[in-house]
Amino acid sequence: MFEFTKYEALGNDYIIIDPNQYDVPMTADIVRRICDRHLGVGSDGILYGPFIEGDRIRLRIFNPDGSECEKSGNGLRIFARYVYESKYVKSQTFSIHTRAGEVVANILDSKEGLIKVLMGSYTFQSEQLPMAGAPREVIQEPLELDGETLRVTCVSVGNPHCVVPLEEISRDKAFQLGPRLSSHALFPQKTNVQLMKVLDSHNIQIEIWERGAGYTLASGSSSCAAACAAHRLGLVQSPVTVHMPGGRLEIEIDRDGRISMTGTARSVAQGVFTPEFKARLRG
Ligand SMILES: N[C@H](CCC[C@H](N)C(=O)O)C(=O)O
Repeated sequence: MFEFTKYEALGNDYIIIDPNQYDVPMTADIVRRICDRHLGVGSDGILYGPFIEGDRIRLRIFNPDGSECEKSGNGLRIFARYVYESKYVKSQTFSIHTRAGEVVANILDSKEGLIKVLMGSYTFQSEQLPMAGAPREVIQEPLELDGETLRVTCVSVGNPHCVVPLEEISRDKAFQLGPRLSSHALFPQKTNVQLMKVLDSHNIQIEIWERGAGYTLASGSSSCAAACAAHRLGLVQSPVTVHMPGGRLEIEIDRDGRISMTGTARSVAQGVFTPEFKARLRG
């Protein structure tokens, strides 16, 4: 019997702790210890589930800093694969309940780990992110950052995102702007950040700074958010391929304003914690 499973989706790695296999109270401190890349197993977050509630499957998602978030695109593809392969569901299409509501996962190719997730709707309304100030849609709004004025488009896809369209983007630029934007006073619950370069009418490239995680090689909800922002700004048409350092995702935005995301998720390890580490988890 395994106590944790590790997967990665385009280099965005998650550890699944399945409470039906190994139950441990998921405190912020325990999350931080497991996710620590030097002192723990190491990951960009924890997927804690499935919680089986009647015919509902519920998932809780944690960032490596111990905070709990509403949604994770890569996390949902990973979790969908786990739930399907662990035989919690029989159908290749099933719902998963997150803090941001219900999403529908569709296992397109179980061997290749290709999964599509209907991620739900999106909004640019400031109060939905949330974002300080009068209720408004945040579209190319000027934002002062240490004397520099950036134009930002902010979108919630269940979790908050701040998209910064730029001519040129880089990892260095993400390290430079990401932490300051992520914890900017405008965002009372902080935000995920994407630096976005539009390549053509169906392709964008992003660099990511995740709330509660920092720099990551890929992010599914970030891909959805950046595609929605580029779409709203009239820079792209659906479908949009989002290019990230860790790989690509296909995002579709339908006429009713619903997003779907298609991409892979791959397993890495199944493991048990040593008694010594478990003692440290229990503090
Ligand atoms: N890696 C995730 C994002 C996790 C979201 C989290 N960083 C937050 O909203 O706090 C993804 O693929 O969507």
